[in-house]
Amino acid sequence: MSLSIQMLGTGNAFAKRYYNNNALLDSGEGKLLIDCGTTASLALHQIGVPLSEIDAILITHIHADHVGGLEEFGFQMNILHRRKPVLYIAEPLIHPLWEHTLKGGMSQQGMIDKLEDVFEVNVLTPDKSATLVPGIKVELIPTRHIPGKNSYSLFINDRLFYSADMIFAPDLLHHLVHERGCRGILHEVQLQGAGEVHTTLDELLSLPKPLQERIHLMHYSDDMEQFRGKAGVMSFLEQQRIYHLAELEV
Ligand SMILES: Nc1ccn([C@@H]2O[C@@H]3COP(=O)(O)O[C@H]3[C@H]2O)c(=O)n1
Ligand SMILES: [Zn+2]
Ligand SMILES: [Zn+2]
Repeated sequence: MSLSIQMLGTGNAFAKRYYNNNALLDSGEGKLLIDCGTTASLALHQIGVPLSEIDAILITHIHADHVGGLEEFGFQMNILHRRKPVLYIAEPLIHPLWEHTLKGGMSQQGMIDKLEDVFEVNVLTPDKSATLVPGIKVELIPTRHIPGKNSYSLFINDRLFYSADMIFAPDLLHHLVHERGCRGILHEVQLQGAGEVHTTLDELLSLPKPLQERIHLMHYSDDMEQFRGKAGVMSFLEQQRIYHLAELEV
């Protein structure tokens, strides 16, 4: 069975019409959640997928729309299902995720004092691909987002690029398409204003056609509907719709 992708949400950090930009990948043999934002458990509930059916979670970077749901996920799995969720994460994110994000809510004297006490932590090495669940292979690609904060975009099954929040990186997109066989690009977009920490629609519109025709837009603001027809050949991903890999590729 081929890979399917369902965005739990397609909104940016401030969106109210759209849930957090988190994705559920299903290979038919396993389910991988890419990022677990504040709205992830509600979105999973709405699409009828229990947390216990998620085989692993992968984190791209530390912002609430990408990790804000981990406390609930961790507690539910440990308390209700008596097991630790599998968490894939780059080494530089472990300390800030625990010390600056989760420790306040999750620590418990004598019981929980580190990330490994509530998650089955698997460390990923950037630029080296690994099979995270059967049928889903991921390579972390470091990309720039916020100065001083590590962030990792993803190259999935050697064919699909999934951007973390990132500033425009045209050379990387060229390289992936022309030298690594990338056939589809799920890219975050900032529809208005200067792209200080994100990639703007105007920047993506400056790319040559072979790249634009592979791009599907996500992580957008509540006014997305006003931009339909203004994104050239690029399409907007719809939250909760199930896409089969072939629909996203050129
Ligand atoms: N230097 C910054 C830092 C943050 N932000 C906004 O806060 C959001 C955090 O989640 P995000 O999805 O990365 O989007 C960020 C910006 O909207 C921003 O616009 N500029
Ligand atoms: Zn974000
Ligand atoms: Zn971010």
